[in-house]
Amino acid sequence: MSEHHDKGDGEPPPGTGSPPGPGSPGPGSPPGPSQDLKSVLVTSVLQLEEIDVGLYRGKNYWVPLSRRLFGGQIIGQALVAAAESVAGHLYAHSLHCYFVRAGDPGLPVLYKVDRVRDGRSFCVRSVKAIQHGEPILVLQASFHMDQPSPLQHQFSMPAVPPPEDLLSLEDLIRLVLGKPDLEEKVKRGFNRVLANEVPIEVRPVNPLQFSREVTTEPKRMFWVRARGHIGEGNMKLHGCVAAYISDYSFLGTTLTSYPDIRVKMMASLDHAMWFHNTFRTDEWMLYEVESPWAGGSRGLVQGRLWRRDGVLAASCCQEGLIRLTPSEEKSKL
Ligand SMILES: CCC(=O)SCCNC(=O)CCNC(=O)[C@H](O)C(C)(C)COP(=O)(O)OP(=O)(O)OC[C@H]1O[C@@H](n2cnc3c(N)ncnc32)[C@H](O)[C@@H]1OP(=O)(O)O
Repeated sequence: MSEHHDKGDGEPPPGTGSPPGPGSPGPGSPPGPSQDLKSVLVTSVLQLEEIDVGLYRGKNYWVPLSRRLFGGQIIGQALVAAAESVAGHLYAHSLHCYFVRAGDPGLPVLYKVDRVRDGRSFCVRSVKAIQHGEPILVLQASFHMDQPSPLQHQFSMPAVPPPEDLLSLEDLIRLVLGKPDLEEKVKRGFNRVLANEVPIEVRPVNPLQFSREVTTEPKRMFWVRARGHIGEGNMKLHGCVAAYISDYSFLGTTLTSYPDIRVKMMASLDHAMWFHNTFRTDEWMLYEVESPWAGGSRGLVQGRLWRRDGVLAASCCQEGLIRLTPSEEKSKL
């Protein structure tokens, strides 16, 4: 069985889950009451307080088990800050960032925006996220006006079961917790995940891969959407929510082909994202993730966020630090 470790990218600890049996909760069930409420991502996480010109303060919300701030939260908030000074007809088409220090969940994050350039059809902003007087993230975002062109193509979305036929991560964890022979340590980890509700919903296409009961090539897919209502129309906001979502369960894809490793430290080093089409982050999107390479204590992941109707909404790429506990240390435990 895989080791119990905290990968810090929002995933539950690996456990001893098994596929849902007959009568399992979840698929096809009506949305819970939280689906009718406004998304906390919009009412809180991505609501920044303007404290001076080009200077904003963001609140911390969900914190992964790693106890460092979730990278997606910092990227999402930085993109909100960048977009504040951008004309309404320009939309983020790409962002590039480095995570240079771990974020402290005990402090709010300050975002300092530099207006790098304003052109006729593009403009660029640079954002520094600051805690304890030091940068924790540096981000550049570029915004572009809608410019139609006959040059247009995209890959096809993979064929997968619809989200209504799949169990949520929480349902899968509850099924695992129902097992009598579960290790105490694994149980504690799963209960901590359930107690700290992440503001997005996830339905893995292959549940066994998520619970790390099978090893597969480093590729995986899951349906994802923001919890609660956001509504149509505000693409600037949906872009920031997508930036938040894009870092969830992303780097962990580097581990799917290793049956027995123990992760000592795992953190995203950089993140890039390209926005291709309009989308709604409060509606199901398919996140298709693959890791083409790992080596030298780092791993690379690439992702595609698909709209349910098969339109490619966004592409993402990230390199992360992955330090493993040497196997001699592991065998002493
Ligand atoms: C995955 C999803 C996520 O959201 S992760 C959250 C977003 N990303 C982040 O928070 C990453 C932020 N960036 C960072 O924390 C830094 O840039 C990192 C990646 C740690 C920089 O690494 P590094 O230059 O090694 O930092 P450092 O010298 O301060 O050491 C940090 C801890 O690592 C250790 N370390 C250092 N070098 C090695 C090495 N070669 N082999 C083994 N361990 C090493 C240091 O001793 C230090 O450990 P400790 O923290 O003192 O226990």
